[in-house]
This record gives sequence, structure tokens and C-alpha cells, in this order.
Amino acid sequence: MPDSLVPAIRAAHLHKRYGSHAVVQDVSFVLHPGETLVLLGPSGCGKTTLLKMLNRLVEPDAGTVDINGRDVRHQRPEQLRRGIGYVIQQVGLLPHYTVAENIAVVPRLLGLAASAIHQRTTALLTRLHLPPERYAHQYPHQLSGGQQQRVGLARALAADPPIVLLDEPFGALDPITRASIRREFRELEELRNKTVVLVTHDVAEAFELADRILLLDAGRVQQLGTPRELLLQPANSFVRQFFAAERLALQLRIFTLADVLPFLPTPSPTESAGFFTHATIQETLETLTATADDSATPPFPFNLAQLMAAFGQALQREEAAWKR
Ligand SMILES: Nc1ncnc2c1ncn2[C@@H]1O[C@H](COP(=O)(O)OP(=O)(O)OP(=O)(O)O)[C@@H](O)[C@H]1O
Repeated sequence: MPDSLVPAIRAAHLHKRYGSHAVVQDVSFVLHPGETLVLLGPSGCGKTTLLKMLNRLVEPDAGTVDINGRDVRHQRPEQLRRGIGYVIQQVGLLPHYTVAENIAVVPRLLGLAASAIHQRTTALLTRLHLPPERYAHQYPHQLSGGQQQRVGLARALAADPPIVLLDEPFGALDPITRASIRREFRELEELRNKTVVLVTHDVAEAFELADRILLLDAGRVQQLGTPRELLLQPANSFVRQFFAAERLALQLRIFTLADVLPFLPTPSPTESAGFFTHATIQETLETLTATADDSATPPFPFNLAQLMAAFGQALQREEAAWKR
């Protein structure tokens, strides 16, 4: 099989119980290189346990995990983990190591040259908005929670692993810092081609970051699919209920201008060429609201009322199509 067709991760029929409590029950998924999978579900549903089975921090009772086509049981755990970045909510920086030393841990274990490590550390700190001249020699306790979280991410990316596992990486942050780090995270060049598995219980976060979402309840997969599929074509009442409270906000995030274009009054190719049709309705609303007073240069050839009307029609069409 050519390498490009080998899944980055294949989990098959994973089971795990602690005593009489079945924590993960018959979970399977295939993840292709470069995809981002979000493990989503209520507290205690088995997300962390499932994530830890991927890098052998937890051994399954039954089932298999293949990474790049190789069964993880045939790889030494330490060796395996060096090729897989791992970020946890508690960050887990070494308190007596500087920021630069923390980031260098895995590259050193891999035997990379000191100059290459220095270069990589400097580049990552800069990219994560921690100017190295200021932060490289500080110790973790001198940093804020958000800064520590960024260092944790830099450390996981330092050896340029093709796969990155993230367990509630923004969990300890306040909502505003959380949203801004999430934005940085999405735009991070270093993550662009990586295979990412991210655990969260935050629905908005899942919709913002996932190519696909695996929604769990009580250790069982309730649905595996794109955010759009989960929202518009829920597999069962649990899935429907899980998103019910935030349904409209999520719809605004998954629908794009391309979806509503047929329902806008001005969809001529020349007029529509000026704006980004892949922008979400949420982003477009934000732009329209921010420029509401600037009547001289309206950003779009439609106003807010027209956009919302078109969104309503697009939604009706989509929901009708799923029901058919
Ligand atoms: N080592 C362990 N021994 C016994 N029970 C465990 C162990 N690890 C996890 N559990 C139990 O397994 C269940 C699933 O835990 P897990 O941490 O995977 O859930 P989670 O979905 O990540 O939860 P949260 O969102 O609260 O972090 C919980 O009921 C937990 O108490």
C-alpha cells in the first residue's frame, strides 16, 4: 500500500474496563494523515482513556491501535511516544528547567544537534508569541497559565512529530484567553500537516477545530462524522440533545457564504468575487457588525437582514435534504 493511503491512526474495537466499569466499549476509527479528530463527550465518558490508548499510556483490554500501519504493541512505548506529541491540561512542565530546556527535552532524547534544537526552539517561541529573548530563560512559575500552555504546545511540537495528541489543551484557561489561543492554534503553520487528536468537552471548540468529531457517551461511540453531519444528521437522540442548547450558534459556524449565496439578492459572479465565500456566517456577521457605521465602504453587497434571511433559507433547504 502506498504510504499516502496508510492511515495515520487506526483504532479497532477498543475496550477498557476498570473493575466492573466499562470505560471504553468497542471504539473504532480511522484517521488519515493531516486530519484533526476531536474526541467529544460529557465528563467521564472515556475520552482521556481512549486518547491514552493511542500512545500506550493505557493498554486496552481488547482491540488494536495501528500508528502509520504498525501495531503499537510491537513498538516500545518510549520509542512510540517520541514520535507522537502529547499535550495535557496540567501542562506538566519541568519546574527546574527553563522554557528553552523544557522544549528541548524530546529533541535531545532524539539526539538532535544543539544548534538545530536552538533554532527550532527560537522559531516555535516566536510563532507562539513568546519572544525568545524574553522567555527562553524564564522558569515555568514565572509564566501565566496561558503562557505555560503555549510552552506545553511548543514542547509537543519541538521534535516535529507527525501525530499530536492534545488532552483539553486549553482547559485551564479563562474563556477569553482560551478563544485567542484557539485562534492561534488553528493558524499555527507547524500544525498544518499534522494528524491531531484533541480531547474536549467544549462543543464550540470541537466545531472550530475538528475535521471530524467522535462523540462518546458512557464509553460508546454515538456518532463519528463532520461537525455538519453531527448537527444536521444526528445519529440518535443523544447526539441531537448534546447539541440542542447551542444549535443556532453552531449552525452559524458551519454554514459559509457559499451555502447562502443562492439565496442572497446579489449572487452575480462579479459581485460575489469580491468576498470570501468560505467565510462562515458567524465571521460574516462579525464583519458586518464591526463595519455597520462605515456606510461609505460596505464590505459585502448585502446587509445583515438579507444575510439572515438567506441563512434561514439555506438552513431549511439543508435540513429538508437530510430528511429525504
Ligand atoms: N486508572 C483508573 N482507574 C479507575 N478508573 C478510572 C481510571 N482512569 C479513568 N477511570 C474512570 O474511567 C472513566 C472515564 O475516565 P476518562 O478520564 O477517560 O473520562 P473523560 O471523558 O476524559 O472525562 P473528563 O472530561 O472528566 O476528563 C471515569 O469514570 C474515570 O473515573
